[in-house]
Amino acid sequence: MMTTSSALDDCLDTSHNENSSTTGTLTSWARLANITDHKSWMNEIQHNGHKPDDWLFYLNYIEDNCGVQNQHEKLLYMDQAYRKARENIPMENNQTNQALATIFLNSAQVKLNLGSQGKARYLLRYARANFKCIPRVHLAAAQFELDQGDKAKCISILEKANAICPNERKFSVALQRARAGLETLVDRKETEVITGPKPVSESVSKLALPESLGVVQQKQQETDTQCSQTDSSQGGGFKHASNSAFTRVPSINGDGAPPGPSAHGVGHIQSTPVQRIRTGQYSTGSALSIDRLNSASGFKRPGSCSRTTRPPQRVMRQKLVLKKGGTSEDDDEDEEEDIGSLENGVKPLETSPTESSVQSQVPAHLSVITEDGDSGIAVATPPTDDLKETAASNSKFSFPAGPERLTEPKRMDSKELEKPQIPPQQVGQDQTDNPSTSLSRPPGHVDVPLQMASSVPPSVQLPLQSQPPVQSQPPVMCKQPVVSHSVPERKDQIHIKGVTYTIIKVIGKGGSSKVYQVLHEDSKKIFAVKYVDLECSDHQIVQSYKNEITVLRRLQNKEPIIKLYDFEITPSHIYLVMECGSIDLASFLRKKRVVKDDILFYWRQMLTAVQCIHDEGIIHRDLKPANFLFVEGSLKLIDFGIANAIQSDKTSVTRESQVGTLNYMSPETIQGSDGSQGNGSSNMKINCKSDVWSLGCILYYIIYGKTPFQSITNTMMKLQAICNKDYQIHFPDVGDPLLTDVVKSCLVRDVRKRPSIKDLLSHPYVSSRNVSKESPKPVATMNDSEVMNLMSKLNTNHSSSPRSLELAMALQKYLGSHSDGHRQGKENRHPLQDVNTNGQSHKGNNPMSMFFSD
Ligand SMILES: Nc1ncnc2c1ncn2[C@@H]1O[C@H](COP(=O)(O)OP(=O)(O)OP(=O)(O)O)[C@@H](O)[C@H]1O
Repeated sequence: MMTTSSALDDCLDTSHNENSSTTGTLTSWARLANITDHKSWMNEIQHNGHKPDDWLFYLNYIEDNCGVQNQHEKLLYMDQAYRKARENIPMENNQTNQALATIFLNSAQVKLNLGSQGKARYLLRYARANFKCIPRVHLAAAQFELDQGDKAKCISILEKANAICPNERKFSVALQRARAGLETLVDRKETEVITGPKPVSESVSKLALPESLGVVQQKQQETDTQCSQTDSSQGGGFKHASNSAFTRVPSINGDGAPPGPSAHGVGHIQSTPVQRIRTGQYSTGSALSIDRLNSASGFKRPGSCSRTTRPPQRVMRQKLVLKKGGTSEDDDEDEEEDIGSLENGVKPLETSPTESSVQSQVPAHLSVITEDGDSGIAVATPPTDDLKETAASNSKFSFPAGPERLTEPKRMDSKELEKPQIPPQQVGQDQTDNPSTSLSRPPGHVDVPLQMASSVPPSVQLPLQSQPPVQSQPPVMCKQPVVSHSVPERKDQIHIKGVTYTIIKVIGKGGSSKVYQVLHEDSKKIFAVKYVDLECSDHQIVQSYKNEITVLRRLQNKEPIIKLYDFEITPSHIYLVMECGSIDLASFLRKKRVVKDDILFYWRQMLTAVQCIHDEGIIHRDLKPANFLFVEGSLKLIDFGIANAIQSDKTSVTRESQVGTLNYMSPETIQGSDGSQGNGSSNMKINCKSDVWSLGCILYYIIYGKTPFQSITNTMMKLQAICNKDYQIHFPDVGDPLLTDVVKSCLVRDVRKRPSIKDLLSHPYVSSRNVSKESPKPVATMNDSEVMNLMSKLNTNHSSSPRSLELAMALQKYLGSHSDGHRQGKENRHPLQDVNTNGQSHKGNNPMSMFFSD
């Protein structure tokens, strides 16, 4: 069997050879069809000027004849092939070309089958923007959104399409169907009428296609209305296509010869989205999706479910409340922006952000080189090529086997399906309801029964420590929550495993993540929810977040580690429900210069936290102030994205890439192994002492207000300075020799001479002094307007319900709990801290009063 990459190399990465014996000699597809040598075929396509029809013919041929048996590999293979096609076919003058539109739709289908909804969506947007007058493109995009559970977006797409082609009856029909809550935008019956293909390109139409090539006799179904913008100069234009109709995709020819173009090539081109996109033929999709594929747009979910076991039920994925960028205020506006920007420059898709440039979104600690305070820099890891990326994006669905494998989805029986649907607030997005998938529900959490109550037992709340190992399923569309479309979703809410959280505000941002402060309405407690958009993250990033979950779970019995209460992983996103801290050390230090007396408090807390993870054989590798968080006055460690576990029989880990934040990065991480001057090798051994260096940099920053190498702005010079033993770090006198000694010892370049955390804890600076009783505690960082905002949200959403009072009380309690013992003056106190338990404000203008006046 050919391997994906070599096959692609052989078949696709061919450069045109002017002297090729085939070039210029093969003038018809009849001859071309006899070419078994892909290189020659490529030459021919290139010679013909990368016509979409030629490409489509070729793509259909290789789909059937590439020899790749493994379905997943075949998808990867076809993904690459479609990408090549998209890259090579000029968009100019092809915007009414049906073959090219089909290539885009098929590309989206492949992406979807590979589990990349985001990329599928992007391709569809691109197609909509560029093939404005091809109705099936809009219908397919609308169907896609409907399948994703976003009826509003589906309708919006159809309305826009309708505005472009007002006479297109399909749009009005589809709109009616969408509004009526039907699953498919086109009547399924219509799809059963198979009509004859219409040749698209002249070269193709010249061919008389023998029936032996698999052409199915088809009949005209319905004449499409024509769009006024049809470019009739194009063979594959809408006008032309409107006369073509539904086709059936024939099976592979018995003799293995390429099918006739009308059958396999342009035969794909449908006049409506009611088509079967051939790539779906070997999809691992569920029966449901295949059913949908046949009956609707041709777009279906990537499936890992059994083909045969799922009833053809209406199973919709709940619309994500949070989108890339964190808000979903107006998805459609976002979309218009995308389309607009794409329209401005019609170009091959390789320039799209979700394709080759996806690596530009790698977070700072992975590859972005910046020189700004805590963000620091990291040494870039090489971008993955599209194939790897695709494989990677797929591999994110194969979450680690063993303890993290989720269970098989529960199935609904027909009775359950008939049950009335419940509002989305009561429906989780999780792929499973297995209680063991949850670490521990937030305190006070009561699981809301799902609609499939009889088949899915309610989650059982288990204490974290006694929790059985989390099992995972490939987080691909196995069990979808059922979402009522009659109840509008709240955009200020996040639903995680059936639990609703109200967003209070954004409290942090990482490379690909956003952290929200949320209110869990049932327990009335505040949590932090980290949201990671996987659709726009590359493999490495996805892995880092999964790594974070794995490491965090392992460390949950450690006090100085942030608590992880729950998490949810789907192909499109990750949610982590954590305890909420008030402020990270970086933000705190930016606001407040630490007085010398407090340094020991912070230092000891940091040492204790890091000792905890070292005891567990884990190296954090990205210690920096932003990764220490104040939680009720204590510093806790967060962000274990690049943390590494050391094998029990080893003392270090070997890394293939350099990661971390440069201002805090140890010399050995930068240069080579074990602190010796490196030879540029990309393999490096790092051990726990690497974290000690980073801690030294943090301590230095606390003492002197800058990191040791911060003043060197040139990246290369900084790298050299960190590694260069002759480069002297300055340690100005601060009047505390012990403190100076500690920080000096941490910043020794020779790893062997650098102390361990244990050594540092027994250093006289730490061991011989007491921390003052009243430890510094930063207050919660919610300002008046944020509180007002939350209050008004609660007020609006629960309109005079007694709940609003409860929630307000919870908020008050939360803020109160963060106010004790802090050292800030009264002038910095939050007004709510002055609210007494009766809800009466000591101040006149308390935002809580609106609730208490109830
Ligand atoms: N549990 C929490 N409570 C309060 N704030 C938090 C919490 N977790 C994270 N934050 C805030 O969000 C910021 C980003 O979080 P985090 O570092 O975990 O994200 P990340 O995507 O891993 O970031 P990076 O790209 O730097 O690795 C933190 O610096 C902190 O300010």
